[in-house]
Amino acid sequence: MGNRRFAGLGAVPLEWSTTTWSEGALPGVRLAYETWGELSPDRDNAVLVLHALTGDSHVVGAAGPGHPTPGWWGHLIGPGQALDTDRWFVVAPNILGGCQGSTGPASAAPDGEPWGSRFPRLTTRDQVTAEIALADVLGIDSWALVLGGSAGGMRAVEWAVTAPERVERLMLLATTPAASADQIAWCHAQVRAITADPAWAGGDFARGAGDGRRSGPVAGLAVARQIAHITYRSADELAVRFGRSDQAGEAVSAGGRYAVESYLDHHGDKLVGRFDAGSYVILTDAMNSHDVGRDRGGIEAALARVTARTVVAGIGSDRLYPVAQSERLAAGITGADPLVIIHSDHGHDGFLIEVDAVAGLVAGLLDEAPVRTGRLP
Ligand SMILES: CC(=O)SCCNC(=O)CCNC(=O)[C@H](O)C(C)(C)COP(=O)(O)OP(=O)(O)OC[C@H]1O[C@@H](n2cnc3c(N)ncnc32)[C@H](O)[C@@H]1OP(=O)(O)O
Ligand SMILES: N[C@@H](CCO)C(=O)O
Repeated sequence: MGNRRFAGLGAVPLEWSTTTWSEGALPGVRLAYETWGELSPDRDNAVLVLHALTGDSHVVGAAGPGHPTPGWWGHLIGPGQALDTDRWFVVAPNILGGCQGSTGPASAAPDGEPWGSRFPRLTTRDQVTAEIALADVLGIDSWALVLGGSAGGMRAVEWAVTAPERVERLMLLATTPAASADQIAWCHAQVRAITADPAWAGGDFARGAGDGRRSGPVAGLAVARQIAHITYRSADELAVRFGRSDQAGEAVSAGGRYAVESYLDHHGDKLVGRFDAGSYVILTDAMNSHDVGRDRGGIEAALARVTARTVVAGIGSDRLYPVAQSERLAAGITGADPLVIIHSDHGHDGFLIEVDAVAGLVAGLLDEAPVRTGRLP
């Protein structure tokens, strides 16, 4: 089991936003993070794991206090595992804007009330700015490896572009150099589902017990998750698993649900039990902001800054983050191996489900010397 801690980072400067209390910065920022293993005396064995949209700092381990759900990357971390804790010090922060310990819309603003609608817009770069501040607090000048999938991969590539000298190796899974119109469109429908729920109350809904779970626009959040979950899985998988079957114990002809409808209802209902709708909106907007090339002369110019030895992997059946986006990352990063395609029936969520494939890539990358390539900016 890892150790969950909190780091107070003070005010974090933001790209686009101002707040009532501190112009251009978010005050009183705290990041929750979990660690495994020990930082070596020369501080050269640190690995940063970055979670996706609704993930958290609990990469591996059982559910328990502070961790309502078990780890989302199974056996990736531990003695003898790909991220071998006898050798590596692994750090996993909860994302800025999230709701699993880090500062987000459900957190208290300086006046003691929840931020709610006053929480500022964030960009992927703001989230990485906070993670850089966390690395400074931990005394980690350079990561042996930074890895993440989906929104975690967005932050990972942003890290490697923003602070190339601090990223020796990089792994990008099922992600993109910039959110596409298609991805923004899917996110838009999800956000509209939440904000159209009358219980949204402009983002200032009453939050239960400080964390907002199962309070506020739960119907809208559940629909948002259902829309998202369809994009996370492949049409072929849904056809094979559910086909046109009725849900067990229900008959469609008598007003019951198809099995696939029941499956989506289940995933929507599960998310509202563990996630704040305000965080969902803020994090989705941050994903939409993602463009490593913004104000850097475009995507290729930005990727040319990366000096890390890099592995990029896409999921063949991913309809949300098509492999062409991964191909562009691999082509643009000087130190990248040829693109890896992970074969999975599961679509985008394959980066979570195909843990053995991910573990193999991680072990291989860590075995390689972190030869620096390309140019420092
Ligand atoms: C990197 C990150 O941090 S991302 C965070 C990842 N975690 C999450 O997203 C949590 C939500 N879970 C998921 O999205 C997925 O379950 C994954 C990706 C984690 C795992 O996928 P899989 O193992 O393929 O699970 P799958 O999608 O089949 O869902 C299984 C669930 O659906 C339920 N289910 C399956 N069929 C049906 C049905 N016909 N009707 C109702 N429920 C159903 C199962 O009972 C099971 O429920 P449980 O999760 O409460 O035990
Ligand atoms: N199931 C993942 C997919 C997003 O990439 C999540 O909820 O974070």
